[in-house]
Amino acid sequence: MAFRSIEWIEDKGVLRLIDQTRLPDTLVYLDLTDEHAICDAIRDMKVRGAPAIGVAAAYAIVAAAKRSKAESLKDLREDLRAADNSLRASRPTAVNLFWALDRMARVIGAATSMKSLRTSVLAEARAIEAEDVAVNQAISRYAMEVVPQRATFFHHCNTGSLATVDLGTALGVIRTAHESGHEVFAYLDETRPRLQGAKLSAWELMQYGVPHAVIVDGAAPHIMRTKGADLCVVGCDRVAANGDTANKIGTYALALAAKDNGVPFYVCAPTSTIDMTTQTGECIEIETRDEGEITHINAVRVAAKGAGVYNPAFDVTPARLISGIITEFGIAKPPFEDSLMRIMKDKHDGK
Ligand SMILES: CSC[C@H]1O[C@H](OP(=O)(O)O)[C@H](O)[C@@H]1O
Repeated sequence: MAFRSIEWIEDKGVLRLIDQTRLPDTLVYLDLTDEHAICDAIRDMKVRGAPAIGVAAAYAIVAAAKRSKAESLKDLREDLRAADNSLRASRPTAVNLFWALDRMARVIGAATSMKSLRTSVLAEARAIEAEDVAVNQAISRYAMEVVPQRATFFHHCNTGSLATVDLGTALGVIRTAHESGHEVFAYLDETRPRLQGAKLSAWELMQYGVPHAVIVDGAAPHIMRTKGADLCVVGCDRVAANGDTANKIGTYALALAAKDNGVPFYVCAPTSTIDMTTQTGECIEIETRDEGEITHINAVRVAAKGAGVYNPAFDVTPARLISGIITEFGIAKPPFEDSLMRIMKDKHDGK
């Protein structure tokens, strides 16, 4: 079943999103017409996944421009600056959110009239959306260089069509390998506490008919050692200039297991997720989320009432544990300071 996690419907001025908090039981679409509702959907993870968050934020600016009652370019810009500020405060770790909003801000600043501003923000959002589709396809193409004919993967969280606009990053690689004739099996970390693996990645792979097994996060090292694996593929929320990578909590543990078992560990990273202004992973802000995500599952308490809780939503995998960073411009290999610089230069030079 084909589906799009995000769709802008211009004639209605609506951003149509799959409400990911309702999956896998029900496929519910939300039609959002204002930036506040889109901001809330990002914060509440109704739309989630670094690339998807960036695209949603871009269309939130389009929605704000469409709704604004401003009567001057100056006032319209003020309205959009307020929307920008709210969106930037929605979630701190995924750099795609800020990358997309920076692109929208440049377009807003360059506009010479209210009409041209509204036209250009829509064009820029559509460009960001189209770029995500093309980037995901390129990542999958390059990834096939490191995927054997018979491939057992380990995967963490959700990085598929739900986390992006179309194919996905790491889960897109697994899907592409399957659909291009590789013999694929994927172990999917359930990914506590939000269970993106059990709820979303399993749902996606069932749509595509990819053989898989959902596993407890803590079981990955044991299964890797006893059953074997060919590679780990994960997504990312921010890649620092030295290759340290922030991703969903539990990624670091999977990388440690991969290193201990001699399994290649690949990060699938659109260059929009590479942040060359952040030197190392130590500088990446890690989002902490509500304790209820840990104490309850589907609104049922599972932790002792009154227990202390700490809920970091991401962790940083040191570059030394990463075999390669698969981008739309090729696979960066260690030392990442040099290879990422080359890839970002290729992007800048339009290669
Ligand atoms: C395509 S990579 C998406 C990336 O975002 C996820 O985080 P969240 O579910 O909190 O938005 C996770 O870290 C994925 O790897």
